[in-house]
Amino acid sequence: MTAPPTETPFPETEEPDDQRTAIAALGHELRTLVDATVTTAAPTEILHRMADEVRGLTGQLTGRRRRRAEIPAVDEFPGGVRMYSPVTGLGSPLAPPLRVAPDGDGVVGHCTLGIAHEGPPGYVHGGMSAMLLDELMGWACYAAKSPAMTVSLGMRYRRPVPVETPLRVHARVTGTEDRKAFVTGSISTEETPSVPLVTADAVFVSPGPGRARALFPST
Ligand SMILES: CCCCC/C=C\C/C=C\C/C=C\C/C=C\CCCC(=O)SCCNC(=O)CCNC(=O)[C@H](O)C(C)(C)COP(=O)(O)OP(=O)(O)OC[C@H]1O[C@@H](n2cnc3c(N)ncnc32)[C@H](O)[C@@H]1OP(=O)(O)O
Repeated sequence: MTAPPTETPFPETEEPDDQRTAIAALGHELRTLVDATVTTAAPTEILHRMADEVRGLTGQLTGRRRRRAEIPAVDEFPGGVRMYSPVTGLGSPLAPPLRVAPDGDGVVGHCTLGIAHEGPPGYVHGGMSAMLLDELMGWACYAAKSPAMTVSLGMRYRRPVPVETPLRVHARVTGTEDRKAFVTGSISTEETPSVPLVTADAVFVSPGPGRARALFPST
């Protein structure tokens, strides 16, 4: 379903798997850097030197910049690998990243959030919990064969979600009505999966074909 982009962002001789491995390696190092950045007590001069060095590194990421709405050649859309997703992307410094797998009639995600994703001290930012659940509920729709977009998302924060703690996210489609899917989700710790810390209810809608073409011209 994904049409190949007209220009590839890497040389034709490189296989996507090699490119994905390199993207994931850089993503991992960047996430480690982000964690070190938000937890360091390094003195001012080290921070200034780091800023200079990082600026120099950024200058090495040359070449054509991906256009808005262009699907990376290393990705499979919808529903497959998305290397730069802010939630699942192994190449994203923003992503935990969440690892997604089928689970009975739904989907399960595993991740550990760091201090970069903190809201209250020691606990996960509520917006991050919403992002994890929104993404996983999207995957639940895809797994139920109706790729769709969120049109409403209701969150209930029952207990704070600890950072630096393995988490389990779950989502499943509870019903459908034409292009609408009704989805529920929850976050718990891996240690105590029976105690939901956050629960969510959402409505997803599959765009009609004309709308989908207009929204995602690269597919
Ligand atoms: C090839 C296309 C596939 C597209 C799928 C896209 C991504 C999924 C891909 C892979 C899945 C894998 C991983 C998950 C990835 C991401 C998950 C994160 C999800 C997001 O982060 S996503 C971003 C935030 N999301 C938006 O940016 C949506 C903005 N939105 C719109 O772009 C339009 O809304 C649209 C296009 C969705 C539908 O537009 P449309 O024109 O096709 O449909 P229309 O408006 O006619 O609504 C149809 C029926 O839904 C009812 N309805 C509408 N709104 C409602 C509401 N709030 N509550 C209850 N019912 C509602 C209507 O009342 C009507 O119902 P009825 O027919 O009964 O009257």
